[in-house]
Amino acid sequence: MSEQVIKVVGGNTLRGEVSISGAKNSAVALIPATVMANGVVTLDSLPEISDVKTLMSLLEDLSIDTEMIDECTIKIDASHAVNKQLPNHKVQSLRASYYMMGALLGRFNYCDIALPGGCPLGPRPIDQHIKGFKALGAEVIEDGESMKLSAPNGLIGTKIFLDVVSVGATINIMLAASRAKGKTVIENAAKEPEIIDVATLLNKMGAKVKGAGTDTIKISGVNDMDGATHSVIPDRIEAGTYMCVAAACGEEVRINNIIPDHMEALTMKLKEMNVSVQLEDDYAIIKRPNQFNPVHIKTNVYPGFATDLQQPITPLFFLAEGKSTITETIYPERFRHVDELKNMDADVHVENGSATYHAQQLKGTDVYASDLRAGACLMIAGLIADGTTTIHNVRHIDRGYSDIVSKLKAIGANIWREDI
Ligand SMILES: CC(=O)N[C@H]1[C@@H](OP(=O)(O)OP(=O)(O)OC[C@H]2O[C@@H](n3ccc(=O)[nH]c3=O)[C@H](O)[C@@H]2O)O[C@H](CO)[C@@H](O)[C@@H]1O
Ligand SMILES: C=C(OP(=O)(O)O)C(=O)O
Repeated sequence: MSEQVIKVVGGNTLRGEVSISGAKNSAVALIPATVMANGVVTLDSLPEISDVKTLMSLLEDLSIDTEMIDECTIKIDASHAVNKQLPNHKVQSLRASYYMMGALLGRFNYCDIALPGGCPLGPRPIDQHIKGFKALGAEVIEDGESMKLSAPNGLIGTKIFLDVVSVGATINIMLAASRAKGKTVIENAAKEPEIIDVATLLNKMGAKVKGAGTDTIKISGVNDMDGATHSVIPDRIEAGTYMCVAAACGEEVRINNIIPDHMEALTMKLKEMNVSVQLEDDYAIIKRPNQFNPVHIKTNVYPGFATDLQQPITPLFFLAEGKSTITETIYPERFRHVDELKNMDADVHVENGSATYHAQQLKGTDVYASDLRAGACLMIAGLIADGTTTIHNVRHIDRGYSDIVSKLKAIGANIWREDI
């Protein structure tokens, strides 16, 4: 059976413009949120990624009407939605299928669904989601592979203090609580921009959510929700990935459709590395420096340095004389890309959730993407390596990057897809 790979020949200097798509981690929550609307929800600026396609297909499994207006705009009408058990293979092919739990529980007071998949980053429990659903009055039956959530008398608003700051748990509880009786308060909520985006759509649909983007979110439940129109915010992780690409090999690359405030933690680290970063209203211009400084980074919850950029920034460390380090505080095992980088001759040492890097000329070879951002890291490594890098398992990359090969080609990268 043939396999599609991405091949990249290193050494080109990149120049030109890249436009950032809508945020994966917003889109994958906004689509499940539409399940709760009795009316047409139009979402535009959606990224063209396989996670979005899978979620659209899950909506169709619930007899929800969907209509593609163009590649990035979809009309969804869940007025006649039918609650069913969703196909396991689809649910397990992405992380964000867990948002069907909050949405179906909110709409139907019942959900029977497999546990989610997503990037293998080490343990990814969903105990805080379950704690939230139980606090809202749902009975939860788990068998290790799937979950049955039911609240025959409806959900009741309450106060929930998250033990761990979790993006998924915050959004899932927000979804379910939008349809609960009375008021829910989520304390120690995550503050990522995608949470604000989801709250904005919920409010347009008639919900009453306040405080998204702070660590206390208050939700007054409503009986019914209506249609709405919403544009997905730009993807700060895709933007960050192209900022790393441009820092590695950009003579001058302009990155359009960004929200500069979302890029602060990365921008500060790139500047520390001596990369030229000019942030304007909704774009950035990045230039590679003649000499990179080494840097020390710790991933953290927003507004800290995003774990999803830990892998994409890594190739820059091979260009900096001296020792760079990165410590993962969110997913201490998120280092599966390192063995692949070692196959490219990288000088790396990983211990106790931290990796240490030294300057090294990378060499192109066959490498395997273990997850989405590992794929982005290997692609950037390929852009600065000697010779050709062949990246396998591109399905991971296609889960989250719209048109990445065309976007890189347009700024001068020697990169293409090939069936082998
Ligand atoms: C679809 C989506 O939006 N994915 C993002 C989301 O994943 P996801 O929502 O899965 O990540 P969380 O924010 O929930 O996880 C943060 C930390 O909390 C822990 N945890 C989480 C939930 C829980 O019930 N119990 C628990 O212990 C996790 O193991 C992890 O250590 O946020 C991550 C952290 O920014 C990003 O890497 C992912 O890209
Ligand atoms: C970890 C990620 O995605 P997911 O949570 O969807 O697996 C990511 O986007 O880097």
